[in-house]
Amino acid sequence: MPGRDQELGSYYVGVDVGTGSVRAALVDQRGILLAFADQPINQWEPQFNHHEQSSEDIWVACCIVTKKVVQGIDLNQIRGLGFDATCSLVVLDKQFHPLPVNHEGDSHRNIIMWLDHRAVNQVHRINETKHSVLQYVGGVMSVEMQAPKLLWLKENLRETCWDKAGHFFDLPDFLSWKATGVTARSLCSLVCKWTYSAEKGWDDSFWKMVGLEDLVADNYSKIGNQVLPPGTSLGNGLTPEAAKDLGLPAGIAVAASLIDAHAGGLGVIGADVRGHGLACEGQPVTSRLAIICGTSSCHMGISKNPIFVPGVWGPYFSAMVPGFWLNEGGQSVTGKLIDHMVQGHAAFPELQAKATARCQSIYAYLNSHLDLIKKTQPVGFLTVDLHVWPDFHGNRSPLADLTLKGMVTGLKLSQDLDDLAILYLATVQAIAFGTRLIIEAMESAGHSISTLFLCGGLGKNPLFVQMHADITGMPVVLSQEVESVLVGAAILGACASGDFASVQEAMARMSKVGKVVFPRREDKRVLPGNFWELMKSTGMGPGQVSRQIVTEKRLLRPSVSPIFSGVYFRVQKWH
Ligand SMILES: Nc1ncnc2c1ncn2[C@@H]1O[C@H](COP(=O)(O)OP(=O)(O)O)[C@@H](O)[C@H]1O
Ligand SMILES: O=C(CO)[C@H](O)[C@H](O)COP(=O)(O)O
Repeated sequence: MPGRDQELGSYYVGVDVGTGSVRAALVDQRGILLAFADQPINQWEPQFNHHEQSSEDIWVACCIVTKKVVQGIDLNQIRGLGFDATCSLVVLDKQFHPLPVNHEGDSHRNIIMWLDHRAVNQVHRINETKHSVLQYVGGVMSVEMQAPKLLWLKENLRETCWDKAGHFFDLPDFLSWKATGVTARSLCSLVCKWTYSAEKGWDDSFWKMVGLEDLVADNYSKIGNQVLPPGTSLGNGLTPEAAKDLGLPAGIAVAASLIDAHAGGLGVIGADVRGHGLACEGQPVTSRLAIICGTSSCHMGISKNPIFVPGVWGPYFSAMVPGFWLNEGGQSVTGKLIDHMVQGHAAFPELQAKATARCQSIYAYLNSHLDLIKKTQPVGFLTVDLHVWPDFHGNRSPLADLTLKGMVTGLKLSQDLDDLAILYLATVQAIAFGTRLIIEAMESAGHSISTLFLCGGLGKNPLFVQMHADITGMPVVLSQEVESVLVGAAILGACASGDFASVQEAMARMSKVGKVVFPRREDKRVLPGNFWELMKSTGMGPGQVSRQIVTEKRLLRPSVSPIFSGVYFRVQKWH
C-alpha cells in the first residue's frame, strides 16, 4: 500500500541521456508524466567510426532539463532522482577532470560513445582469447563494449590519456557519481558492458589475458569495486553542489543507475495487461519482450534461469529486473539508419519542403504519402521488388558480425518522392525483419515470447510499430506514457526514496498499457516477396547467409546519391 507521503503527491525526477539529446521528466507515483523537457547534446565524429561526446556538455544539459521540469512545484514533494544513459565510456583523471579520447588532445571530448567502432583490432584480439567471460556476451564481445575501447586507449593514447586516467565510468554511473560523489557502479552497467559477474565479481584472468592487467591494480579502483543493484540509494543522496546545478533539493535520494535500454525495459515490461486480449495475460513476465527503439534498437528478454543465445548479449543476472536473467538482442542503427536513408536521398529536399508546408514531421508525411501511392493494395506490397539489408553499422545480433555492411537491391533510374517513400518503407521493414531474426534466435535457445512491449522515439512512428507487428506476427504494446524510458528512470528514483519496497512493485504501479497494435494477417501474403523471406525460402538460416558481391561487368555503379550503391548479390550456402 502506498505510504502517507504518496497521498500528498510524491514526485520523482527521471533523467534519460540518449544519443541525440538529454530528457527529463517529473513523474508521480502512478507513473504519470507531469512535466517533460529535452535538450540536444553535441556529438563529434572526428573520423569514420569515431563517435565522441563531452561529459561536461551532458551534465549542463541535465541541469537545464531538470530545472525546467520542476518549475512551479513544491520541491519538498520530490522524493527521488534516477538516471539512465547510453553505455558510453567516460574518461576522467585522478582529480575527476576530463581527459581526451582523441588524437587531437581535446579533453572536452572525453567520451567514447556506445556506437563508436574504433576498437575493431582490439575486440578481434579479445575474442581470439575465447575467455570464459565471453559466453556471457553471446559468445562474441561487441566492439561497442568497454574492454576493447579501454585497450584502444592504452595502445593509442598512452601518454595523453591512459597514464593520466584515474576513473573510467559508464555514462549512467558518471551521472550518479556527479549527483552524489559516490563512485559506486551499477550492477547493470558493469555486468552488461564490463564483464563483471553478479556472483563472482571481476575475473582477474580476463583483464590480464587481454592486456589490461593494470586495471586489476588497487582492487579495480579505476573501473569500480563497489557495485550496487539499480535503484539502490547512493550515499547521502544529492550533494549540495549537484542540487544547486540541477535545481533540486539537496539530500533527496539518488538511485544507482541503469543503461538506457534497461530503463526502457523497466518502464514498459511490468504493465498490467488485463482486458487487452493479449496472449501474455496470465503468462509469466518472461513471455514479454521489451524493444527500446531509438537511434538503435535493443531487444530485452528475461528468464528465471540463464539462457545462452549465440550472438545475443547475456545472459546477465539482475541487470534489468532484479532476480531475473536478461538477454539483450540489438540492432546498432535503426532510427539512425532510417534518418540516414531518408536524409541522403535525392528527393529529401522536396520531402522537407512538402512536410514543412503541411506542418508535419517528415515521417508523418512519408507515412501519408505511402497511403496515397499504395492505392488498393496493402502498403507492404509496395516493396515487393525493393529490399534493404540493414547492417550499415555491422550486425549486433544475432549474427554478431561488425564487418557486415548494408545493401539495397531493386533500385531504378528514378529518384523521386515515390522512390524515397518506398525506400523508407523497405528500410522500416528490414529493421522489423531484423527483430524477427533476433526473436527466432532467442526462441531457438529457449525463450518463449508472445508479446512485444515497444518504446523509444521510433514508437512514435505508427508505420514502424505496425510493421513490427505484421512481420513478427506478435501484438505490440505501447505504453500510456510515450516517454517510457523516463518512467524507467523515475522508477529508480522511486525505489531509492523507499516509497516502494522493490523495483517489481514500482514497475507494476508505474507502467501502464496505452495502445495495442495487432498484426494485420491479411498483409502477410505480400511479405514472402520480401528479400528476407527470399533468403529464408532458400533454406538459409541467418548465420548461413553470405553475400557475394558480383565483380563481373554487371556490377552497378553507385547511383547518383552516394549512399546508394546498386549491387548485385548472390545468396549462396556457406561452404
Ligand atoms: N515523432 C517521431 N516520428 C518518427 N520518428 C521519430 C519521432 N521522434 C523521434 N523519432 C526517431 O527516433 C529516433 C530517436 O529516438 P530517441 O529515443 O530520441 O533516440 P535516443 O534515445 O537514441 O537519443 C530518431 O531516429 C528519430 O528520427
Ligand atoms: O548498447 C546500448 C544499450 O545496451 C546503447 O546504450 C543503446 O544501443 C543506445 O541507445 P539509443 O539507441 O537509445 O541511443
